[in-house]
Amino acid sequence: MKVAIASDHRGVRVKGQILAQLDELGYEGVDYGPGDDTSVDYPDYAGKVAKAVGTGEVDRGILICGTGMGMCITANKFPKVRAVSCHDDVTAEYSRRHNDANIMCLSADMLGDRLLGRIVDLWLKTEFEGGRHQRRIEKISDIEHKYCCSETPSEAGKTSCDMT
Ligand SMILES: O=C(CO)[C@H](O)[C@H](O)[C@H](O)COP(=O)(O)O
Repeated sequence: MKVAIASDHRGVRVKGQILAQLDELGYEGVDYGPGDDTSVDYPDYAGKVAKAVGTGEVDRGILICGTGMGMCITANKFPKVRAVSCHDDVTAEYSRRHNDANIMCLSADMLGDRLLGRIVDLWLKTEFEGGRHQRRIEKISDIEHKYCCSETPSEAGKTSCDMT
């Protein structure tokens, strides 16, 4: 599984830790930056990972900022992205089992290293249950198509979603 990862300045250390974990667990981590903890704007980095996930370039994404919230708000503007803010075992597990989340957003400021490691592992290995949850995912897609973004990057250029 190919996993894109990015952070803002507050999440750089945690990003490095998770990249090492991905390697250890046998996932292919792709680092979308930043390279150091100089202050940056989280939408710029959320956009890179959300685009990669939405276009299918990677299978999943992980985003880290101070709280995880700004990353999550931004990522969910992109077509085909189902980003969630995870802070414990339940949110990590059920965002996969019920929501088929393809991006996990984490708080660098509030979560300890051991908890982060555990919920990343859980989120990556938990499968989507399908069934009645598939119907609900399809309803999310319907809403996306009707009110938000076009499905392909070329069409998305005509909407408010920045796919560049
Ligand atoms: O965006 C956030 C909240 O969702 C993150 O916590 C950011 O990391 C934070 O806003 C950055 O703030 P800073 O004062 O510029 O470090």
